[in-house]
Amino acid sequence: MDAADMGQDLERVLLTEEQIGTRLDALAGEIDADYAGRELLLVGVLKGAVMVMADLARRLHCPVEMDWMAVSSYGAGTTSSGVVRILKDLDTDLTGRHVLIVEDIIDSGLTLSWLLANLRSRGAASVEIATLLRKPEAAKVDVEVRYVGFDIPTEFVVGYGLDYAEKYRNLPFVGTLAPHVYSD
Ligand SMILES: O=P(O)(O)OC[C@H]1O[C@H](OP(=O)(O)OP(=O)(O)O)[C@H](O)[C@@H]1O
Ligand code: HPA
Ligand SMILES: [Mg+2]
Repeated sequence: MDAADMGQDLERVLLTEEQIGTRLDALAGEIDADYAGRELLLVGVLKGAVMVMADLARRLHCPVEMDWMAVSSYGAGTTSSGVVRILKDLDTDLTGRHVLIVEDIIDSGLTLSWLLANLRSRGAASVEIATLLRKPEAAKVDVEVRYVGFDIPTEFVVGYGLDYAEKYRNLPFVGTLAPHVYSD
């Protein structure tokens, strides 16, 4: 697929590259202030969080380490089962660490609520969440989130790490897909 095809697949841009960057500047400022004097372990959730992890981490001035987890919650279906499997665990021992989970999106909340409980059981000094996007009206469980980039409507979004059938992750903005993409 080339850039022109990709353009035809999009319905509208929800958040521009500039809006995302401005919001990440603000979130990084809050995180720097909140974690002043402490060392932070950023935990990115593969694959969706790759872009936000890279762009948020580069805006932080406090000392950080970065680690990654891969989990599977959607199985073969399109809705989250709530049953989460670890596909790749952390390399880091969390004992005594200040952990910030970095996510692209909280939709039903099932992935994050499971992950939060899992990481909190590992003896960390603190575990908080930063997510670029949240869909408040899609929540099936309440998840306590410290840093939220944008609350968005209950629509399927792609770009900036988020995929539809593994495509569109490389778009620098967040947008919605045209209906023909789903029906093709
Ligand atoms: O709040 P929820 O309804 O649980 O959905 C959010 C999760 O789903 C997506 O990941 P996905 O499992 O599709 O994998 P990916 O990051 O590799 O795209 C997204 O990146 C979040 O991790
Ligand atoms: O809106 C979404 N887009 C892409 N991936 C997702 N995973 C949960 N919600 C979404
Ligand atoms: Mg994900």
